[in-house]
Amino acid sequence: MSTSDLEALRNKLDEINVQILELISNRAEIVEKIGIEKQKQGIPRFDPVRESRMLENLVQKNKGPFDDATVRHLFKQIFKASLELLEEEHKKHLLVTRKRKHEDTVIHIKGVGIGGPDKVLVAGPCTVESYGQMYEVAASLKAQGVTILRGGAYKSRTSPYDFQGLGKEGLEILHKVGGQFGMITVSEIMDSSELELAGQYIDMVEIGAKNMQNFSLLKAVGDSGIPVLLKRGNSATLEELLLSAEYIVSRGNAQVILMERGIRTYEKWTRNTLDISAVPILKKESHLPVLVDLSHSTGRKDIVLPCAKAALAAGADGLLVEVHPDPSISLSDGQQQLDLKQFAEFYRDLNAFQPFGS
Ligand SMILES: C=C(O[C@@H]1C=C(C(=O)O)C=C[C@H]1O)C(=O)O
Repeated sequence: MSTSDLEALRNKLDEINVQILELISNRAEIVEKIGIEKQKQGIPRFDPVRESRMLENLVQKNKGPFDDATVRHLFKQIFKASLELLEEEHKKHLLVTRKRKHEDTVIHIKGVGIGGPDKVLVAGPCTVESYGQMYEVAASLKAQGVTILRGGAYKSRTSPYDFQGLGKEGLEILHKVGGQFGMITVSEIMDSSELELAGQYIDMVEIGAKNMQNFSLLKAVGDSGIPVLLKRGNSATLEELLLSAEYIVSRGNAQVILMERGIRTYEKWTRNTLDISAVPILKKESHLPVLVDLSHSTGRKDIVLPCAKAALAAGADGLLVEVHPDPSISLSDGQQQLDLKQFAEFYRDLNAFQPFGS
């Protein structure tokens, strides 16, 4: 074969390359149209049966020189690329992603911006136990500049025999004490039936880890427009967390704050495993504020400061930490709650590391 023969063959190959590129690009445009139609009909994007049938059809028509396994492999790469296109398209449409809204969402409540330049701290006891208890905690927190007070009125307890919370009375106490100290109040709700009542007493609701995929609750909170702290489920992927947030935002409520609160792993020395990598990933993927729950993730008092520093260094917009006047007699989660002295030391050292806005 002469050099000119080789050149001619290569030119032919270049032409075929371009033809293949045009064909797979046209194919991709059809896949995108299928993807949009599937989204409208609520059909899953990935269809392994369909892909398997196409591969069988292709190998039946395979005349070589590639063997069937190679033909399957080549087309599986095309299917994989097509699916990634659909996934990217899908993400592009999610209201919670930066593909839809690049700039950070800042949620303003009573003059406090969550998700803005100032870091925020949500603090308070696991459970509202009494007016005196809440007053003592709020007084101490407010004196140190903390402005977001939390306390559980409805408790999502693993055992039905554990304290379930004061319910409406707990909301009333939180509302009263929050008002006395001019603090933003937040408390978990377990069911959409509690939402209207909560809206009368508190500034923000919390959807706990166990309810992250309680879709009827998510929809109700979406319809309500109330600011919401959405906690990651302890076995939830970050994508599932964002899709749960999408339930809320897609119903018109953009005031959603994401919370990393630890995930269930095999580790025994912490209550859950604080997934620090969740913070930069969520900040990259979504414009929503991201907070980190130091208490439910670690389940300990002695490591909240280094974990807080790690969370802030990873880009968290704020933190949650549980504080109780006397954790040894608390009705729930005593082992993880800081007492007032421990909190003061924690907050002093934390501010030395990163000044807190509230
Ligand atoms: C295009 C579709 O969606 C996906 C992409 C496919 C492809 O690239 O051929 C095939 C099946 C699905 O996984 C479809 O369902 O036809």
